[in-house]
Amino acid sequence: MAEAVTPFGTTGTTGHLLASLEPLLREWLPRQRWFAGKGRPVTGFTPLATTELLPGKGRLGLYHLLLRVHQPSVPGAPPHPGDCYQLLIGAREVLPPRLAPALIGHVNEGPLAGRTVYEALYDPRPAEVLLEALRTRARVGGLRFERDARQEIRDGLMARLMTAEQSNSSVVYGDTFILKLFRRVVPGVNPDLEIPLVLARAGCARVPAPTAWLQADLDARSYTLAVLQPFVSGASDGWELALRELAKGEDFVAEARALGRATAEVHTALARALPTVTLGQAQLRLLVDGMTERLAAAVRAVPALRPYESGLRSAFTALARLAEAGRTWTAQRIHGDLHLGQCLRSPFGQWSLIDFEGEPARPLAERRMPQPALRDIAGMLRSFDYAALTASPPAPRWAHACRAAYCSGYAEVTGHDPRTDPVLLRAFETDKAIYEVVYEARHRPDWLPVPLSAVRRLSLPDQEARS
Ligand SMILES: Nc1ncnc2c1ncn2[C@@H]1O[C@H](COP(=O)(O)OP(=O)(O)O)[C@@H](O)[C@H]1O
Ligand SMILES: O=P(O)(O)O[C@H]1O[C@H](CO)[C@@H](O[C@H]2O[C@H](CO)[C@@H](O)[C@H](O)[C@H]2O)[C@H](O)[C@H]1O
Repeated sequence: MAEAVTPFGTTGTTGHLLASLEPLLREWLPRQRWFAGKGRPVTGFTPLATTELLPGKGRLGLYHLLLRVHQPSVPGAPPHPGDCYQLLIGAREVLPPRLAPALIGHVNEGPLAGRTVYEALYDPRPAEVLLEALRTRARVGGLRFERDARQEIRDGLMARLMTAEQSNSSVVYGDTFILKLFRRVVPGVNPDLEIPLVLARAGCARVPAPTAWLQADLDARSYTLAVLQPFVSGASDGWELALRELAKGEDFVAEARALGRATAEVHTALARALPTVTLGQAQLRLLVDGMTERLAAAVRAVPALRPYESGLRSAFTALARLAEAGRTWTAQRIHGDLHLGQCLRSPFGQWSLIDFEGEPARPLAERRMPQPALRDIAGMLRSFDYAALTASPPAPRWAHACRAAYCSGYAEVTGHDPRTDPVLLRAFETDKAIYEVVYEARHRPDWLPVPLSAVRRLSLPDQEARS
């Protein structure tokens, strides 16, 4: 039987909570897929906010934590105050066996002494508390649960945590909604809320419209903590579909073309709804400098890049030369981390784009800056390459055909074929492949050969050899 809903509230116990959880969290946190500071020990925590959502003395306690996590700085990088993470901690006297994978540990002292604490999102009941709070637009401590007044949330929807490998955590309610909780949070509006809201208001149906969201107001700064949006039931993502077709020896050209069109529709809507700017020599210099610095940092982090360093840099110097010659580009708000896994196809064949957070490792201000739309296109082109290289046997021709079809689809909507801009496209593809090398070295070392193979290709000086 479901536990009774207790009104949301905060109590005096929260102040002591962290001290008793600290030893458990030190061990548990670095093991989480979404923990960005892997490879460096956790040396301590500072609580930014601790909010009791269900009382700790009840059968089920539920705490919302925003924690600054202290770690030694990355070698060579400036000192860092530590990332802030969002946690939902459940507390029970006995953890039922079905929640064993969620275990954080047993608490020996403090307000939860004798209780077992666990990752609460695994547990439908606490997840349903979040939905109820969004439905009723609850205010708890510094937490603000907001809802689009035009969208209703039915009560009684069953919650289940998504088990996919993710940078954040998502809970699906019935087959109706999906709630994404951001794990590493920074002050300011998250583009994963901002952009879908703008697109919804602009009438662009290529992105699920946010239904509700959770904000925290701390020290006069606002944080986006979670976004609820309609769940595209029965959808497959582009990555699964592409691998499925590859395994069957089928091409993916029609879908790649449709994806090109979907990307173009989103770009067109964003360029209309939000300001665009012209990137002249000074801005392009900053862009090139950023790419060059990321390359240098990547070579320090992954020495396997060193043999390709000067060839890769030539992609950036070619862009700098065009800028010096007076070439300009338009910049606009974009997706920022577009790849096949961010594209969902409904059972009716309609493509949507999701996850507008941008590359989570980049500073928020940078992720919210207008950028050439080609950056997204480069991300998708890399993704076709990824799919083809992870297939067995690798299928470079398949990737080539998809890349061409994607660009053609994009050109059908915008009138601009990305291939007519090869220098900027190569610079963005190179920047992305370097990002991927670092990403894979950190998160999935077995996958490192995939972006390294692109690095080899992109470092070649002449275009013929690269294609
Ligand atoms: N609106 C949606 N409908 C159906 N599935 C979704 C929806 N949004 C996200 N998903 C699923 O959740 C997964 C993770 O979502 P995503 O926003 O990419 O999170 P993360 O930033 O943690 O990677 C996606 O790969 C997709 O399978
Ligand atoms: O899922 P996120 O939005 O957090 O993105 C991160 O993880 C992605 C992998 O899950 C990573 O994408 C890379 O691998 C994909 C295949 O798994 C491939 O389709 C992409 O092209 C490739 O970049 C993404 O870079 C990273 O930010």
